[in-house]
Amino acid sequence: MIKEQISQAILVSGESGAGKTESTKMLMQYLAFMGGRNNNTGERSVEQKVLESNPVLEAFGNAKTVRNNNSSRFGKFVEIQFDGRGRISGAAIRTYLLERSRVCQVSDPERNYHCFYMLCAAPPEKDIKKVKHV
Ligand SMILES: Nc1ncnc2c1ncn2[C@@H]1O[C@H](COP(=O)(O)OP(=O)(O)OP(=O)(O)O)[C@@H](O)[C@H]1O
Repeated sequence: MIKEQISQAILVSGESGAGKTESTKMLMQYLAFMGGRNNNTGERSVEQKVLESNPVLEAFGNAKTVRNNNSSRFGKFVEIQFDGRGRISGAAIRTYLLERSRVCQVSDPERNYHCFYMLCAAPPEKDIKKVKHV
């Protein structure tokens, strides 16, 4: 990228359960490691924020299917911007084509999106307050 001075793209494709999501996480970890900078300000870096977005996106867009217990039901375009020295300077994540029908209709043994089960399993508000005070 630095040598050619042009943007590069990596397309991760395969059938459901092939390992696209896990491979993409590894790719992002590698890019964050290579393009990360020392951050002594205590603020979260761009690369940290990108990596930390995965569990949030997966909660709303992943569900258990017959092929994969954590199947991504949406597409994701991750853009990572680098400065002239090859350091990560910004990032943008675009999602598209979420399988919206799953919200209303799920056939057994598949499940709805993880976020609904997380909400049901969440402790009552009074217990959350207790945890905060510890
Ligand atoms: N590198 C890996 N190491 C260990 N386990 C892996 C790896 N890649 C994939 N797996 C296993 O395979 C499962 C499916 O992988 P993943 O969710 O990445 O598939 P996918 O291609 O993104 O599927 P989908 O299209 O349904 O979202 C994971 O939950 C994990 O158990």
